[in-house]
Amino acid sequence: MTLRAGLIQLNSSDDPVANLPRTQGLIAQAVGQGAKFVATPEVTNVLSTSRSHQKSVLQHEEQDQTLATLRKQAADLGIWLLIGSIGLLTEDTDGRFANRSFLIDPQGKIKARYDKIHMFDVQVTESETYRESDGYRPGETATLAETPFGTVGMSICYDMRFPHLYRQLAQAGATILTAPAAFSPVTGAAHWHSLLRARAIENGCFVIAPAQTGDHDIRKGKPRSTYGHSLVVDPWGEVLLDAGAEEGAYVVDLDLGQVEVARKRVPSLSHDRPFRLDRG
Ligand SMILES: O=C(O)CNC(=O)[C@H](CS)NC(=O)CCC(=O)C(=O)O
Repeated sequence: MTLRAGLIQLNSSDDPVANLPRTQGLIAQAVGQGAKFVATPEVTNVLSTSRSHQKSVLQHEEQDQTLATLRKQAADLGIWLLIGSIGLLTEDTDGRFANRSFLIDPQGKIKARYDKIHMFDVQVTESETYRESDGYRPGETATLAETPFGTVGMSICYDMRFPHLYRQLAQAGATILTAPAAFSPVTGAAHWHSLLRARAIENGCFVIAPAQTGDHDIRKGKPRSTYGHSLVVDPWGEVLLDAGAEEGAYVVDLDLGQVEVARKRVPSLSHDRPFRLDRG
């Protein structure tokens, strides 16, 4: 079985009202090119560097216009849609947001939701520091969802540096791993392709990683750039799609039988063994 997948590479601003029609247009383009499963990047609704701005524009899940509109679009087009993530207000007393990924079915229903587990609290260079956990409350639940084209294991961005998450997802049946991202340009150039190819190879899974790209239009807060290079990797580790730097809709055909082929050639997923740690 072949699945035509669409990846939406975005250059989101910090204005959710401006971002939404662009995103809808690119989803329609991918579907116009035959995509049956479309995936968008992390923070599809708002890419912001200001907590106070986020507080003023983010919504609770029930009120969020990006979620409601894209659910309707998925239903109208009859497609599966991974909304890489939406920044949302939560009920938390500490006021932290959720960085939440949604898998939407062709009826527009929410099939699965996943809150990013690992927070990007990292000093990337002397002048570039991220403190994701200041604004976001980390999730505590790994998430799988059944689709007609396989079992999808969900993750977001920085999660891709934690291989045991994907191991568990693959051991539990995942054949497609999603890793929507807003990667930093510095770490992206150094690590992006290697991390994603490794996750695909070691688990015998397709990896689908739609990304934010370019210099973002940030009205409130510090400027921000992201790495782009939305990627699709097959279970043997071959890069089937690298979107480069431009915003756009990209489609690629996945031969789903390749999961079984790769796992037959190198069955490492079934060779995990317990071991002790000896400090000598
Ligand atoms: O804060 C937002 O608006 C949305 N979230 C992000 O952009 C997150 C946290 S700052 N980015 C990453 O996880 C990049 C990881 C990365 O670049 C790496 O692992 O090297």
